[in-house]
Amino acid sequence: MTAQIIDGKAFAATVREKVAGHVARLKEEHGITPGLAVVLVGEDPASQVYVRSKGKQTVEVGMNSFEHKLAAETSEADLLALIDRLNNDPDVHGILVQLPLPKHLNEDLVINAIDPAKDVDGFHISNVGLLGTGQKAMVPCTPLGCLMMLRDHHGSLSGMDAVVIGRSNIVGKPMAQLLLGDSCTVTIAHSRTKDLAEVVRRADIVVAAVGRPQMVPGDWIKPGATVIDVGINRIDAPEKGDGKTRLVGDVDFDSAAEVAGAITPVPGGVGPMTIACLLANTVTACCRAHGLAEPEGLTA
Ligand SMILES: NC(=O)C1=CN([C@@H]2O[C@H](COP(=O)(O)OP(=O)(O)OC[C@H]3O[C@@H](n4cnc5c(N)ncnc54)[C@H](OP(=O)(O)O)[C@@H]3O)[C@@H](O)[C@H]2O)C=CC1
Ligand SMILES: Nc1nc(=O)c2c([nH]1)NC[C@@H]1CN(c3ccc(C(=O)N[C@@H](CCC(=O)O)C(=O)O)cc3)C=[N+]21
Repeated sequence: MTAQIIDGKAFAATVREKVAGHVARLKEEHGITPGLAVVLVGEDPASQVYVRSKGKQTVEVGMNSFEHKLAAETSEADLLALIDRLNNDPDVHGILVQLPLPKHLNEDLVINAIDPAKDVDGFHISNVGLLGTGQKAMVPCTPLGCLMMLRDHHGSLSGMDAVVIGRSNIVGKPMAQLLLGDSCTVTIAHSRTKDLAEVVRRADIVVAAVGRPQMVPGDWIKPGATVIDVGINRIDAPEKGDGKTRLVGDVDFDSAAEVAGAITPVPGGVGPMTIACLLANTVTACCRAHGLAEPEGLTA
């Protein structure tokens, strides 16, 4: 059996189209342009690539993009002062502080300083609590993108056995909450899980968010299962030439695609959906801020 490839890149394009439609209506009917502020502290090259890509796509769907690049040695007080300004700026509907932050900055403190209504990453404790209690929240972009692809592929997820590998606050835990919300039976696995292979073999849905290149082999996958690969790992690719690299996921794609029913590729799977959901969350935040009906199909 060969798995169906879930094309995150194409799906993301349809999400962006919907977002662009809502943005156009907000402008026409209400004279409002949604705005997203992205804050990058330091010069991490991978982060710079993501931030550039977010800014470009924000403008492409008709929204305002405000980029704030701060030096790696920026003080916590200066960063908090910027967040305070963005919280109070009516043209800014979404605020994203790119993670990880340099070591001297307290991530929890910084994230919880963001106005929860503008927290388009869904990392603020209020949004985490709202999601955990099934109330209307800003939902983290990566898990939201995964959920959209799963719903699109399966329709209802009710009663399915889901295994999430990884328990980070930004991917694993919110992913598990969303799957639970859709009535899956959810297992969260992590580095201390005993016999991970056996745990994964039970799953109708596997979400891998570990950060270890190709660690999930095909023989861990139940035949016909749906595999969502969140991992983004850069590895050496000597076959492409000296010093070249390539991106791979946390799943060994070739062997997993032999057994799975459906699988997301890396690149072109979860990554593009993450950015599309960031744009979706920004429109949602903008609508909520103005007391307008929120876009359908773009939220959890
Ligand atoms: N596509 C996208 O848009 C995004 C992709 N990513 C990618 O997703 C991956 C995960 O990111 P993130 O959640 O931030 O990573 P973290 O490093 O924060 O978390 C990794 C998790 O994996 C668990 N883990 C580590 N080793 C093992 C193991 N051998 N077996 C089982 N579990 C293990 C850890 O367990 P423990 O808690 O016990 O340490 C931890 O819970 C990365 O590759 C990252 O680049 C991240 C965000 C967005
Ligand atoms: N506050 C915050 N929010 C985030 O959402 C956040 C963050 N910090 N820090 C870093 C991680 C990582 N992340 C990715 C987004 C898009 C791709 C993406 O589009 N990837 C492309 C490939 C890109 C490439 O070629 O490098 C793909 O998978 O096809 C990847 C990773 C968001 N993150």
